[in-house]
Amino acid sequence: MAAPIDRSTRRLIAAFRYAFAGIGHLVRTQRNVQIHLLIGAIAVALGVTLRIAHWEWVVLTLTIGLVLAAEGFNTAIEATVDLATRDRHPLARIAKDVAAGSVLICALTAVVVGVLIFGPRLWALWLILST
Ligand SMILES: Nc1ncnc2c1ncn2[C@@H]1O[C@H](COP(=O)(O)OP(=O)(O)OP(=O)(O)O)[C@@H](O)[C@H]1O
Repeated sequence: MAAPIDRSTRRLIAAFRYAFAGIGHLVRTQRNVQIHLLIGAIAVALGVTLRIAHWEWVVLTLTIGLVLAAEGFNTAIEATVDLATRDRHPLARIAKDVAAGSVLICALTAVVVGVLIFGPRLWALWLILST
């Protein structure tokens, strides 16, 4: 007979279930997250095709995770603000604008990383194909 699962293990499993439910909500409801996932998938496909180096995979993985996590925090902040007030309030505006600005910083960082990793290779490929 299998050993019963203790209380703390059950709590841990529940915590993972809630976290995955949060990720599911993000992916289902946030268009930007769907776009970031698509761009991330294209970057991974490019990385495989262009055989990027191990350290470049590390940077790419961190960058994709950073952007998706930033979208998650942004969505959580928006929901929290909307829960706190439906009225227009300068602090609500600051919270939402700063959260959105933080996502933009992460997305721009991802663009720079993408250009640094893929730019030279794509440029070299373009030169070969255009001659
Ligand atoms: N309660 C509020 N008080 C003041 N300004 C607000 C408030 N709610 C939203 N805003 C302003 O409107 C902008 C858009 O807010 P909104 O809640 O529509 O988010 P969003 O960026 O459209 O995200 P999403 O489309 O994911 O809901 C905010 O960045 C902020 O400038």
